[in-house]
Amino acid sequence: APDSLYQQLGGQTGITRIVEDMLLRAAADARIKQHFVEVDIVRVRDKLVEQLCELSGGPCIYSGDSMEESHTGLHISRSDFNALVELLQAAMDQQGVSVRAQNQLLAHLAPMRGEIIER
Ligand code: HEM
Repeated sequence: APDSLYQQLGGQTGITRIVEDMLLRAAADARIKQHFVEVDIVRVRDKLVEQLCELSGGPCIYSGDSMEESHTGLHISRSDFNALVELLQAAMDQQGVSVRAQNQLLAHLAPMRGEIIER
């Protein structure tokens, strides 16, 4: 549907741009960049695109690890989580996504917080 969240994020192209922009911002952000130093960033990008595509109603099936598996041992704090959400919002602004659609996506991510945050 043209008004689906997936379409509002710009479909596959839009979601890919949003994820890449967010990861570039993360790699440059003093608050959280240390988390991304020794990471297969291409894999993280691909899995994240797949996950956001599926979550927003697009034609994808997430094939990555669970949020608990992929974040255990990374010691991600509440403020790390909030920092990444802020960068995701900036990336969606950059991509021209409406605040309403942004909040819809964030509402899908919020329940994952408990599996990602460690302390
Ligand atoms: C709702 C928020 C988040 C979502 C949806 C998310 C999603 C993902 C996904 C899909 C992967 C790849 C899983 C795989 O390899 O199969 C991943 C890995 C990773 N995430 Fe997140 N993530 C979130 C929050 C965060 C935060 C806040 C940080 C740190 C600031 C973070 C750091 C990482 C790192 C470092 C990896 C790679 C781990 C490895 O080396 O395998 N994530 N995340």
